Amino acid sequence: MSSRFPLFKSELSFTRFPDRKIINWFPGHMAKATKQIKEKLKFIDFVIEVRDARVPISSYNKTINEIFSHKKRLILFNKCDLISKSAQEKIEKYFADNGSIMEGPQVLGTLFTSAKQGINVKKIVDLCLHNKSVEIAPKKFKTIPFTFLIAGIPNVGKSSIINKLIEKKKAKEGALPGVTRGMGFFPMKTKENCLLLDTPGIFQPDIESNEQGFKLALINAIPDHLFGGDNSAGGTAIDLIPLIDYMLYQMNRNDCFEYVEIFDMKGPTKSVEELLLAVCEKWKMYSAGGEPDWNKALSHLLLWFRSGKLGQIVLDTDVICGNLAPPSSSIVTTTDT
Ligand SMILES: Nc1nc2c(ncn2[C@@H]2O[C@H](COP(=O)(O)OP(=O)(O)OP(=O)(O)O)[C@@H](O)[C@H]2O)c(=O)[nH]1
Repeated sequence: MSSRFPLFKSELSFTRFPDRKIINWFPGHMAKATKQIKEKLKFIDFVIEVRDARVPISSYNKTINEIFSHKKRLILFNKCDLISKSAQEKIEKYFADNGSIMEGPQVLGTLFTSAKQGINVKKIVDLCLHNKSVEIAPKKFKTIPFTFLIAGIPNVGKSSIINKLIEKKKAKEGALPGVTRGMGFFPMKTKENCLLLDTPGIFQPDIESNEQGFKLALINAIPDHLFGGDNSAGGTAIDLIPLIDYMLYQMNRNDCFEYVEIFDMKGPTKSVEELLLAVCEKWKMYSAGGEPDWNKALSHLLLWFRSGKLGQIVLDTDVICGNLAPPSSSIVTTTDT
C-alpha cells in the first residue's frame, strides 16, 4: 500500500518507556471465573473464543488455550467493523499460513464478526454444529442442549454477541472492561436445542510484554486507571500520555493518517505534544485561564480512536506482517481429541 505521505518515515518499533512496569490485571473475580469455568467444562460442547479483530494475536489468552485445549473451539475476531477488508484478508492469510502452530486440531476455524453491525454472528452456531471437518454426535435426547461457552479477555464483545444470538438484551454489555462479573445461561431459539454460557472476561495472570499491555490498554481491555490514571479513579488523564504516544506511533506505522485532516494539521507528526495541541485547537479545549486542556483532549482522543473515528487500524501488524514471531503462548499445542 502506498502511503499518502511518502516522505514521512514512521518508526518501525516502539522503544519509548522501556522501563515501564508491565500492567497485569487479574482481580479476584477473574480468578474465581477461571475456577468456575473449569468446573463447568464437562457440560460444554463448544467454546466460542472471542478476540478483538484489532489485536487478533495480542487478545489471545494463554489460560484459555490451556483450559480448552481438548474442546472444540471457534475463534471469533469481533469488532471487525473497526478494521478494513484488506486487513481481514491479511489476518486470514496469517492464520492460514501459521495454521499448524496457531490452531490445534480442536480449533474449528476463525470468523470475523461484528456484534454491533450483526456481521456473521448468525453463522456461529452453524459453523460449530455443521462443520465439515468434524463430526458432531447427536444428543441422546432432544431436551439435552448443545452448550456453547463464550470466553475471551475483557471488553471484546462477548455479551454483545450473546445478545445478538438470542435477539434480546439479556447479557450485560458495557463500554468499560469487566462489566460481566458472573456466569449466565441463555437459551437460544434455534432449530437445534442450544444454550449459551456467558463468562466474565479473563486475562492470564501475567501479560507477556510491555507492548502487549499498550495494545490491550489502547483497545480498552484494561481499564485506563490501571494504565495511567483517569478522573473517575482519582488519577488524571495526563498519565495516559504514554498511551496516546503509542496510539500515534501505531497510527503512523499503519498509514492511518486520518488525524491529519481531522485536526487540520500540516502533515503527520511523531510528536504527541503537537498532536494534542492540534486537538485542543480544533476542538477548542482550553482551561478557564486559556491554557490547552490536555486532560480533556486526551480523553476525547482515546474515545475517538476506540470507536474507529480516527480510522480503521490493526495493532498487531508487527506480528502479522512478519517482523515478529507470534508470542509463544499464543501457540496452541493440543493433541488431545
Ligand atoms: N465497534 C464495535 N463495538 C462492539 C462490538 N461488539 C461489542 N462492542 C462494544 O464493545 C463494548 C464491550 O462489549 P461487551 O459485550 O460488554 O464486552 P464483553 O466482552 O462482554 O466485556 P466484559 O464484561 O468486560 O467481559 C461495548 O461498548 C459494546 O457496544 C462490535 O462488533 N463492534
